[in-house]
Amino acid sequence: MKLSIILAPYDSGLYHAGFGQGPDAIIAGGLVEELALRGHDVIVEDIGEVGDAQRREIATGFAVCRAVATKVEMARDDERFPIVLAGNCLTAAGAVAGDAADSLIWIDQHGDLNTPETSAYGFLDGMALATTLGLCWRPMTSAVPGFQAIDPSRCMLVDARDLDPDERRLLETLPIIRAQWTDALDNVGKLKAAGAAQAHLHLDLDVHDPDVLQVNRYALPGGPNPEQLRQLVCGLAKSIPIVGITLSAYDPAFDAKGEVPPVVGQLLGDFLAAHARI
Ligand SMILES: NC(=[NH2+])NCCC[C@H](N)C(=O)O
Repeated sequence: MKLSIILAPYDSGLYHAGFGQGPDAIIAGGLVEELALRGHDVIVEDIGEVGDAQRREIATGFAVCRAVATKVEMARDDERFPIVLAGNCLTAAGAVAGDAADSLIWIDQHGDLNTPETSAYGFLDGMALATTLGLCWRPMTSAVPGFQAIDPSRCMLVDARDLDPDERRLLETLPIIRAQWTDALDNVGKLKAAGAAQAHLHLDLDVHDPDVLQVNRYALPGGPNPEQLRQLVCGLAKSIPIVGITLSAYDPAFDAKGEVPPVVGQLLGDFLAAHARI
């Protein structure tokens, strides 16, 4: 398969800091070699330094979304499957815009459903899903090429076990499909019933059980181990057409033994093999 790996190595407006070191660490860990060995034709591109000179988080976060949307659309024009390796989860809003997904599978330890009104610290990644669903930051997303908010009834939120009180309240008012990693596959039918035809898969790597694989500073116990997550994403790939994927939130500072990159290589390799079969 022709693949385009798009690197968006940012952490809250900072290039190559914190989570922003994850994409390079995954590449250094051999992702391209792994996928090439499996017969894929892979190109890798870094979106480079975008945003304003003062590196303000909000301006830069949405500049990253715009750059990623453009690169993903170019990949699609070139018939390459887009894989976005992001630092920030907000970047998914750009990837969704670029791959023209009509639905979203969001696998994450968190809900990312805060808005500027409810967020405790103004942390943009904690608003990433709310942004992608069009619940906030609309003046910013309207400038992202191709952005169309995903209807909440076409969104499945998987394994969000760390929710803030306002996120829980919001979830009660929205038709978002809630699932655990154990029953996510059983819920794909609900997405399709809501009209989902081509889904974007967002994978915040901190969904992993931190007792087995710690990927960043967030470490609420629970969640799948790498093998369980691998089986889930392969199952999803066979259940619904997936038009693009984002992986985010890997901070190599929490992975002294370098365990995450090979897990990602295996996961993506097997996901693509399953994807090719539908
Ligand atoms: N994508 C993430 N890292 N999300 C963490 C969010 C933490 C917290 N709920 C917040 O909104 O600030």
